[in-house]
Amino acid sequence: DTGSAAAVPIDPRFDIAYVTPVTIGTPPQTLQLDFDTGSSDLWVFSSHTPTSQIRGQEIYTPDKSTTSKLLDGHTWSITYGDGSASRGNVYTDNFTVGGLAVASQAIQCAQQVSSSFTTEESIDGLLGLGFSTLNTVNPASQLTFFDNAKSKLGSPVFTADLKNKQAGTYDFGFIDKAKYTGEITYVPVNPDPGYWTFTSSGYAVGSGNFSGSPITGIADTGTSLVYLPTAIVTAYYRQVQGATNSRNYGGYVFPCSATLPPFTFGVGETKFTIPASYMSYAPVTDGSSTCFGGLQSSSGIGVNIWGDVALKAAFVVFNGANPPTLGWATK
Ligand SMILES: C[C@H](Cc1ccc(C(C)(C)C)cc1)[C@H](NN)c1nnnn1Cc1ccc2c(c1)OCO2
Repeated sequence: DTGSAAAVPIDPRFDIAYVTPVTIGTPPQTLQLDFDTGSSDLWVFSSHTPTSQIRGQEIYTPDKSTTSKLLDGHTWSITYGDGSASRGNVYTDNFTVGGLAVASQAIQCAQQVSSSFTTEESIDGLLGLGFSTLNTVNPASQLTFFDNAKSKLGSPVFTADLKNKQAGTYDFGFIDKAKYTGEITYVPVNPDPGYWTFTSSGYAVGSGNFSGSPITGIADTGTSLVYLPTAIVTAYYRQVQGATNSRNYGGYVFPCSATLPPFTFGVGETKFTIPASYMSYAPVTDGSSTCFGGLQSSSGIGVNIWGDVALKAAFVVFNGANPPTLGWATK
């Protein structure tokens, strides 16, 4: 079997996050989920979510599905690195992504979500594509959609083809040659503690020389920006007129009119250049002439993160074979 579904930016102006349609239950209920390779819980706004915490999101109502089953006594609770959080109970039900079906997928139903989820009206939940070891369901952790689907897939892979300010694609079970150019460079993945962790072979700022210092980090479709060591980030913003590290806005900002250099990162022998246009993330507040950078320091996070700003510049293969690897190709 295979599956293929669109990854649609939730805001046409800035690539804050991408949502992908999924169906849950019988008859199918369609929700738009944020596919997140940096976490491993599949949770949804639901009939168990207080209405005061719902603002326009679609919800999953297990009682309306003839195939839903309560996973009795199981609960979950997750806090994300940006401080967002949610918790609730668990059902199993039929689940499909782009024509790929999994029977009795664990569906974590929110009974509580933080305000950041309530205010993000276009996101009806998250679909974790990290390793199942990160799943928070107690007393028995549950498998991700990808782990459940793997045995049905021709090849145990999924690919991310995220795009700048337009819809991209998540494919499951196959690698679409039409989506990339040249060869795919595969690099080792460390699945411990559960992220798609790999080592980049170095970086360059603009047309500067390439620094071959290895950078270990995670490939994270659920994070908007790129978070790297402070030394790299300061080297980048030294090339941006008027850039400052703003405590007020929590990161590097610059005049939206500034000329930004592109940013190049290496994977094995292959080099990926993030165009300057991707490196300006968004105005700090609507209409402001101060812009927030797409590259920020990872010093407060504890892990380097190759988020959407970087992933948009490549075609990425998440290879769930044993051992797992990451494939990167230009496009
Ligand atoms: C933050 C997302 C998870 C999420 C996605 C979307 C949302 C909203 C819908 C409300 C927009 C909230 C949360 C990320 N996913 N792997 C994540 N989950 N756990 N760690 N990370 C990576 C990290 C960690 C720390 C950081 C960060 C990033 O940005 C700023 O500081």
